[in-house]
Amino acid sequence: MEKRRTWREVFQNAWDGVLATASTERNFKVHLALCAAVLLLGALLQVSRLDWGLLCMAIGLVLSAELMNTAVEAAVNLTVGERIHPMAKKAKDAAAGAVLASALFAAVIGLIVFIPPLLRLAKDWGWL
Ligand SMILES: Nc1ncnc2c1ncn2[C@@H]1O[C@H](COP(=O)(O)OP(=O)(O)OP(=O)(O)O)[C@@H](O)[C@H]1O
Repeated sequence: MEKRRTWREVFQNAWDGVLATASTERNFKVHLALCAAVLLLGALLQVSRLDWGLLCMAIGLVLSAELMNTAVEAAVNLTVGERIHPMAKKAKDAAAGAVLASALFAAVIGLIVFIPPLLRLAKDWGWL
């Protein structure tokens, strides 16, 4: 019978997945950089606890979608190899669509959270 993994091994495998994706997937690196910028801006503008919650949800959603997209790509490539197949296209396009949907959601959250304090700042500095 297969040996049950320890919690440590479970987390280690999951972390390996994050690291492998971060080192190979350009889109994931871009999203990580954007997430860091969002966290920095949130700290600089001292957004509310509720806004932090929204930002964390958006970040979690985008990074999760990127990781799932990478998993789907790897699984499809493993299955079809070099062959072109309409179901491979469907799976990869749907996974890419999930990333797009999450990124659009995150962009809307970013606008809702950051526009009011940025407008206030612009008024305070006499730019508006
Ligand atoms: N085996 C295949 N059969 C049919 N269409 C495919 C196949 N592999 C990829 N495609 C099409 O090409 C697109 C790009 O696939 P690819 O594997 O290059 O991912 P990618 O866009 O490079 O992903 P990422 O940039 O996130 O690594 C897919 O969304 C799909 O439309």
